[in-house]
Amino acid sequence: MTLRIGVIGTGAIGQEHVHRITHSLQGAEIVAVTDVNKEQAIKVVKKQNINAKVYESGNELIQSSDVEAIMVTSWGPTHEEFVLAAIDAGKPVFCEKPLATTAEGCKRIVDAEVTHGKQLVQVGFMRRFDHSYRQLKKVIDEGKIGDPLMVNCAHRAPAAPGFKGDMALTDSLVHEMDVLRWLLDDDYVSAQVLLPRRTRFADEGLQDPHIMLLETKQGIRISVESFVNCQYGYDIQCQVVGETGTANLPEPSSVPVRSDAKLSNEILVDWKDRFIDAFNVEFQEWIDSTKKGEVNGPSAWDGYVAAVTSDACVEAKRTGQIEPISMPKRPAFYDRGQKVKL
Ligand SMILES: NC(=O)C1=CN([C@@H]2O[C@H](COP(=O)(O)OP(=O)(O)OC[C@H]3O[C@@H](n4cnc5c(N)ncnc54)[C@H](O)[C@@H]3O)[C@@H](O)[C@H]2O)C=CC1
Ligand SMILES: O=C1[C@@H](O)[C@H](O)[C@@H](O)[C@H](O)[C@H]1O
Repeated sequence: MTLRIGVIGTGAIGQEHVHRITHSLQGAEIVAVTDVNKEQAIKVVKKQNINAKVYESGNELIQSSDVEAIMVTSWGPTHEEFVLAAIDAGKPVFCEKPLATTAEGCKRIVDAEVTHGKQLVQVGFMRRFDHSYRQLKKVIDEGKIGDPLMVNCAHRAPAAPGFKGDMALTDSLVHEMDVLRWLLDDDYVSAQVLLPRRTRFADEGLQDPHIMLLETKQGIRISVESFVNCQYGYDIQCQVVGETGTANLPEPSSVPVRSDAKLSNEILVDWKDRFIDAFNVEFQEWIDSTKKGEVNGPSAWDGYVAAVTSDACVEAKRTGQIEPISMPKRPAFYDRGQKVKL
């Protein structure tokens, strides 16, 4: 059986996902697309040579009996409406991050899904599908470094065109907010944001870099540097310090070159290349789980927790204080953990 997917939003990442589902992955086809920029949706259908109908609106696409599962890759502020409509129609929905732009919006989605009575929503936190993060998790889970005590991370990008306001926290660091609680199997209790000396390469009025400090329920202290105009490359670092050892996120593989009296390795410059395999695994697992009627990836609850955490970080940046993070108890509905394959 081939899963019939409808895509809402055929911009940058929508086109990437359409391409991978059509040309790299198994078991699904794109049968419907829509975009407020209809011309673009038509172009994507032609360029990617897919047999998909172009719909006038996301809601029309969701209602179509040709569409079995929905992929939401439109702008963040539109996600809540489409995810709620998919739940209302009883259809599985993959939503790129953020699940909604406010914690209240995410909570409305959680409430709607719980009322519906069956999990339908998966959120696009692709790092949980990255082989190197999965290897790191295995080392921690097997107790090879003892209990984790501290985590030191960096999220660096060469430049951040189009970044406004607090996007370094809400758009970029949200990946660490999700992946670190998954890695540690823990939740956050407080956040603090420190503002180092500003780089001259940041757009006017924008702070860069930031340091985000999180504390977990188990007392693990996390420090994440966000530096989105670092010039030199796209560089994701993570080191977990445990009671008996440390474990580092492996570097992406690259050929060590000895030349000109130098030993060098290339550094990637684009998140699309760094996480290309993770996106492929994420979507193959989503397709396979959806066909079994299951959700095994990041849930609506995880999307909600990320939004609560990023709200706390935005507030912590504003106040300069340590801000508490408190969440209602997770509904038992979300108890099944994510299955991790290596
Ligand atoms: N997981 C990841 O690493 C990444 C996730 N994202 C997320 O994916 C989403 C899309 O990002 P991009 O593709 O970079 O943006 P984009 O601006 O390139 O594309 C978004 C598309 O959505 C369309 N759109 C907006 N409102 C719509 C509506 N009401 N109905 C139908 N179409 C609508 C726009 O016309 C545009 O074509 C964002 O939420 C972003 O945060 C983006 C990049 C990486
Ligand atoms: O989601 C993403 C982008 O939106 C964001 O701008 C980048 O910083 C992230 O690394 C990437 O994964």
